[in-house]
Amino acid sequence: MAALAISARNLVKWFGEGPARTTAVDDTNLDAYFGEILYIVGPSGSGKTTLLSIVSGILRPDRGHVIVKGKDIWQLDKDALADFRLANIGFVFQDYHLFPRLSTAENVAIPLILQKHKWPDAMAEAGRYLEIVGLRERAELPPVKLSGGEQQRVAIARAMISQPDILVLDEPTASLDGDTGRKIILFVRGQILNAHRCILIVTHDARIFEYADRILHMEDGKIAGVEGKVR
Ligand SMILES: Nc1ncnc2c1ncn2[C@@H]1O[C@H](COP(=O)(O)OP(=O)(O)OP(=O)(O)O)[C@@H](O)[C@H]1O
Repeated sequence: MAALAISARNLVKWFGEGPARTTAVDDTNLDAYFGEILYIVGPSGSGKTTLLSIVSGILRPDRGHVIVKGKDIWQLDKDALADFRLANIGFVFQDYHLFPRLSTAENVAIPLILQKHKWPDAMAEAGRYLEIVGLRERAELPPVKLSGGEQQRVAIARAMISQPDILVLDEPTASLDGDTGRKIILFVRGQILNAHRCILIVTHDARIFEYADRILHMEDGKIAGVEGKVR
């Protein structure tokens, strides 16, 4: 049986107050294992991004616990949580969050700079990761000169450069055409996934459902069903 990467229990998240209060995540559990690609799917507003943000240490839940690699992450103080995230969880945002004034290579190097690596070492490593995602020759360009699929690969390289065991992608194919979206997911499956990694993906995109190991279906803040088997 595969080892647990993330185990979340009884998560609750509300937004707003009084009659305007929305329950975005409603007493929800989630287990994610090393060696799998786990999708979270469901209608708009069902709580997918909220759940993803809670289990990846970005958004504090109102109730419940999230254990990542054995650590109860929401019990850590702010600095310890930031360090834990930097070392263990790579996050690829829907709109990539690349810095327009930095070169592609500098964008990829950022996590290492934050971890206080020396600039030349960080840039050399960024070159290596750009090679892995097939964009070595684009290193000097600003991200605006790259296509959507290329920017997505830069964001993946940046998320992977500190070698996190857990990679989280929010709607990675939303702004890509079908063919590019499929290529990105096949790349993640072929080059990034291994037995010691866990990959979580929130998506609406039925064109890529076939590349999941398991699919969690969310409705109204709850997991309404699970497809697939733990490897
Ligand atoms: N920052 C926020 N402030 C107020 N309400 C929020 C906030 N973030 C999410 N919500 C509400 O929480 C619910 C769940 O939102 P969430 O973004 O998690 O859903 P989703 O399934 O990811 O939706 P989508 O597929 O449209 O991105 C929705 O009703 C949403 O309006």
